[in-house]
Amino acid sequence: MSASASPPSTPPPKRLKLDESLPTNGMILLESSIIPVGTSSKTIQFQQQKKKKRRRPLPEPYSPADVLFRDICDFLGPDYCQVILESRSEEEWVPPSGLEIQRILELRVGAFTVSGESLSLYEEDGKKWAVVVPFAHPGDLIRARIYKHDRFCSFGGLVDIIEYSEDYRGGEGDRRKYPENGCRYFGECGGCQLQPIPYPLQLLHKRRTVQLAYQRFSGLPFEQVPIIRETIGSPKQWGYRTKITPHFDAPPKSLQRMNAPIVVEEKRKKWECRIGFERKGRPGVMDIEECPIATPVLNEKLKEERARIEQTILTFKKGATLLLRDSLPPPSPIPGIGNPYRHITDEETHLAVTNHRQPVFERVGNYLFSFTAGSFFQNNNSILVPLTEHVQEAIFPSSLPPSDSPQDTTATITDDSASAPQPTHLVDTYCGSGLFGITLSSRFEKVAGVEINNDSIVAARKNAEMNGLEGKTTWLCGKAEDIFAGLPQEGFKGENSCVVVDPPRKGCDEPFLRQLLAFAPVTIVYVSCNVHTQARDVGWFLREAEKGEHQYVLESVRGFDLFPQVS
Ligand SMILES: C[S@@+](CC[C@H](N)C(=O)[O-])C[C@H]1O[C@@H](n2cnc3c(N)ncnc32)[C@H](O)[C@@H]1O
Repeated sequence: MSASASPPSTPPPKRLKLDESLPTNGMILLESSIIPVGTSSKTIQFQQQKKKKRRRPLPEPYSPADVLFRDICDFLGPDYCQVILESRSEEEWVPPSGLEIQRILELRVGAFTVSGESLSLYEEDGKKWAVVVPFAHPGDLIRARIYKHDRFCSFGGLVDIIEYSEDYRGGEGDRRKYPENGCRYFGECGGCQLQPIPYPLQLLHKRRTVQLAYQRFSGLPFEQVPIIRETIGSPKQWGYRTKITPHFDAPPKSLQRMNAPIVVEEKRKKWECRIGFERKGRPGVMDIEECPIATPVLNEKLKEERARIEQTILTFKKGATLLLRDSLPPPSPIPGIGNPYRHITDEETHLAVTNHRQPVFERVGNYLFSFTAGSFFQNNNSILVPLTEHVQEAIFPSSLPPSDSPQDTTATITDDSASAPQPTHLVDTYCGSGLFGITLSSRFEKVAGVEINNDSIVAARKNAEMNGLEGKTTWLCGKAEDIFAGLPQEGFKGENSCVVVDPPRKGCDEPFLRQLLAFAPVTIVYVSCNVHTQARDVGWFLREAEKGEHQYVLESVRGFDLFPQVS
């Protein structure tokens, strides 16, 4: 399949107006409407209406389903898929006859998807089809039960693994047999699909994800994308997650009406109160007593919360989600203006906070942060110092060669002119409670942060005060898209500024990217928890910049593994 011949591959995203920049990625996704020759116009109309009803929704661009579709096309062969898609025969929706629902079949796994599922090839009368099965790896011989069909693929549940591929697991065999190496819920819980894979291979998998994202979604020519650097591993690979949100369903109405305790006990036996996470491939909550990627204090608190909910479950009319957040104890006195935080010891006790409005305290290097438990903060504290140091290094490269020692992805884009000066001002867009603005502040004369959530802005201001930075920082509540107009009055100009961009998963809006272009900062560091939308935005930005007076180069791209065991 050649990339050059293809029109935009998927319908334009509703929110973004970046349609002209959607990469072609060498794939054509067509919705088919075949009209048989010789039918009357009335019949045609009727059939078109019928057809419309049968149309299957295409995945939202850059969504996990879109990424999976691209994985499947790569696996079956892009040319093979393109021929079928161009034929408008809708063959891509018709599974081979041998793949009936509920059929159990034996498969040799051929590939691994970005989202951590196995792909096996099923061939029948020259037709190629993919079978997607979780919890298995390339080289494994598996048995799977088919439960659903989709475009070019069917989904199956794993029945068992007949032969394990030692290669993919780095010679560690079936790690599920050794619970001390992982989680007792693996194989059922919807999280942590990567855990049977040794950590160095997980990092390779994540690096490949970044490579594929830039190939598929940036629309940039090969030579404009630097070699994707090694993914930086998390110092903690278990017990790192500082926030978990287990949930539970409400009891059936018949039980809610019960108020005689003995009868309730009788009835309750028929209904189990489950508190936990989603099951893989099946509806309903899975009961989880502990989550080994969560910090120890959260697992302790989970026991207490479980007991509390089990006692009171009949009072719940609706299901609910619990919040458990790891925190340092509130310092006494709370640091502030005239009394800034000074980091003294790494010996820290932790506690768990469950109230959304309660303040949480977290330390990143020598800085202390506080924010309400329900608001955004990165979920893996152990990697935040390496991540923020990397962002600093990307803005002020040292003379040392870049270290390739041991996922958020950071992409550094710099003004291509040789005379570009070192920035003295930092604009932290999508700043949350000020993580980048505060941890990088020592290298700048002035820092401005902007954020849409007022709670986070209040927290960012307090955090600046706690760390003695109130004099050099400005925190603005508003849309990142509106920030640049107000900056020149504060002394922020493109030629003295660096911009950190850290948007939510959906990426940046076009108005934001246009203002960023017009502001023309010396350096941009784009941190993202969704490399697919990051690649799209970076590609769009570089192409647009080429048309103007400020040319930019994409200097480096690298992943940080914020979620070990998770794909
Ligand atoms: C991935 S978080 C990053 C937060 C912060 N940089 C950090 O690392 O803690 C994205 C943040 O963008 C904010 N946000 C979402 N849409 C926004 C918009 N249009 N303008 C400004 N901020 C926005 C969210 O409230 C959230 O705090």
